[in-house]
Amino acid sequence: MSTEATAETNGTHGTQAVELQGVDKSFGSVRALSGVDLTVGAGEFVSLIGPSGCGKSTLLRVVADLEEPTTGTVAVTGLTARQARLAQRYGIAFQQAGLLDWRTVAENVELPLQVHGVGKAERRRRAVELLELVGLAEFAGSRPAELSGGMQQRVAIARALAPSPRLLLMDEPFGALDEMTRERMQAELLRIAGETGAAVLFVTHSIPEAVVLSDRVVVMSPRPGRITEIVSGRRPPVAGDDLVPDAVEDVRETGAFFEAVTAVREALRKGAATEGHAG
Ligand SMILES: Nc1ncnc2c1ncn2[C@@H]1O[C@H](COP(=O)(O)OP(=O)(O)OP(=O)(O)O)[C@@H](O)[C@H]1O
Repeated sequence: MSTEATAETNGTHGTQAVELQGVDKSFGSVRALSGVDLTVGAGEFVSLIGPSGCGKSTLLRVVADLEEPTTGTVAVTGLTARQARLAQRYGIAFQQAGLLDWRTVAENVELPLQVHGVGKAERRRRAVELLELVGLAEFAGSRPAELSGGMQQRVAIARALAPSPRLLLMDEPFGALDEMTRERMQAELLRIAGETGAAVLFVTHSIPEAVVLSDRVVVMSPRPGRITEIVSGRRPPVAGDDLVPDAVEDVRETGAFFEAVTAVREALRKGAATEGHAG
C-alpha cells in the first residue's frame, strides 16, 4: 500500500504536472479529503476512483484552483494552482460538455483563446487544427445542438486543449455516453493524450475504464477521501491513429487487464471495509 508519488513519466521528463502534499479539505464540519499526497508526472495518465462522495471531484477542483485546500500544498506544472489557472496550464472537461448553444462548434473551441486575447485569425487556425485532432473538422460551422452527445464531448475536449495545456482535468467526461461511444472516446482520448503529450487526471466510476486508460489508478477510501492504494494501469502504447482502437481492444482481452481490474476492485472493497465515515 503506497501513497508515494513516483516521478516516473510516460517517457517524458520535466516538471511534474501535479504535486499535492498533505492536502485536507473540509466544507464546514464535512471533511471531504484527508492527507492526500499525489504526484502526476509530465505526460502521465492518472485516474481517481472511489465510492460516491469520497472527494474525487473536490480533489480535481483543488488542482484546478476552484477550491482552496484547508491545509496542504498544491503545485500544478511547477506553479501554484492560481498561477497555473491564470496561465491556462490545464484544460478541464466535465460530464456535461457545457458548450454554448449560440456559438458555432469552432467558436466554442476558440473561447479560452478569446478570453486570453488571442487574435481572430490565430484562434480560428487553432480551432481548425483541434477539430481535426478530434475528427470534427467538417462540423466547425455547426451548432452544438446539431451534434450527438459523443461529438459534443469531443468538442469539449478540443476546447480544453485549445491553450495547449500540459494537463487535462477530466471529471467523468464519458459518464453520460452509451457503452460503444464511451469505448470509442476512450481510444480517442488516448490518441490525443499521446499526440499532445498532455498529462491527464481523470475521475471515473468505471474500473475497466480506469485500467485501460491509465498509467496508474489511484484508489480512494470513503469520505474523508484518502488514497488507500495505487494500482498500475494498462494504458496501451500509442503508435499511430489507426492503431489505437485496436490497441485498446487488445488490452481489454489480456490477462493483465483482468488482473488489474481485480486489484482495483479488491482495493475498493478493502478501503470500504476499513475506513469509517467521518465528518
Ligand atoms: N461546495 C461544497 N459545499 C459543501 N460540501 C461539499 C461541497 N463540495 C463537495 N462537498 C461534499 O464533499 C464530499 C465530497 O464530494 P465530491 O463531489 O468531491 O465527491 P465525489 O467523490 O466526486 O462524488 P461522486 O462520485 O458522487 O461524484 C461530499 O460529502 C460532498 O457533499
